[in-house]
Amino acid sequence: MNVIEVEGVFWGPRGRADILSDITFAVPQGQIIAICGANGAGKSSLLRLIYRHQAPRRGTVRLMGRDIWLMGAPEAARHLAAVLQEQPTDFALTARQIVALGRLPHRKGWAAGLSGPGGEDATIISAAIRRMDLGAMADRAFGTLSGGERQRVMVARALAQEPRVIVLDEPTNHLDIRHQLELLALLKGLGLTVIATLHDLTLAAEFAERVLILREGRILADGPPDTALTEANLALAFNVHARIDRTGDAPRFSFHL
Ligand SMILES: Nc1ncnc2c1ncn2[C@@H]1O[C@H](COP(=O)(O)OP(=O)(O)OP(=O)(O)O)[C@@H](O)[C@H]1O
Repeated sequence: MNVIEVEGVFWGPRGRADILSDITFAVPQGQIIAICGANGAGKSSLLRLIYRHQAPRRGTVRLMGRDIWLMGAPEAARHLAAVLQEQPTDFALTARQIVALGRLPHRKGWAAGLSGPGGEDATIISAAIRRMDLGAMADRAFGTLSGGERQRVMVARALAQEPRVIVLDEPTNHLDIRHQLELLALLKGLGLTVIATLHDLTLAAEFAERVLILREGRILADGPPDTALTEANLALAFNVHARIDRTGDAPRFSFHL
């Protein structure tokens, strides 16, 4: 079954030309997909359509087979969690309270507030905190955490949401190499559908089963890393000369102008 279907989608800001054009792809349950492309290619815009933040100008985005705009935000959030680059502004909340926000879509009454998540919720929240190795800082104010620690809190919040799909915008930003590898390994091991934008092509090649390359708001390539991440596609997508050394275990990318 496809958990996400993006069909014939166009999007642009109000009163402006299209930024995304004719985007069609479907993501089966459990697939790990990386979205790559140059700055301004439309990666974050595409993610915003998938996590129901903005509606397509034309075309449809379906989540679990249903038009995402025919379901309410809480219902969408029970299926799909997003980890974004913009982080919450409520820096006074503790890490644990931010993770607890992930339970809101599951509570009766959408605005149930922060007070006292009940037994099952507390267990899920603690598990997410443990999984992201945040135990030592769970009761600290979010604003006092480092960029990488905050990023892990945001992933823990997404896990607490118990979604089928996690959408992440540049999840490895702010993370040191070990935490990058740990996060991607963890995401792979969840058994969930994962859609992530990644600038690092080596990480994309290693992490994703499928790579979708955007160029000027259109899909330039869509396939397994070896097929999508070719020298010709990278030259087109990034406007650089690309060399790929495939003699080792993992492809090595080098670029020049
Ligand atoms: N609300 C908006 N109003 C005007 N322009 C927008 C808006 N949202 C996005 N854009 C423009 O659309 C283009 C695509 O932006 P987007 O953030 O999707 O690119 P991206 O591939 O994620 O880039 P980056 O790698 O730099 O994060 C950019 O030129 C951006 O300036």
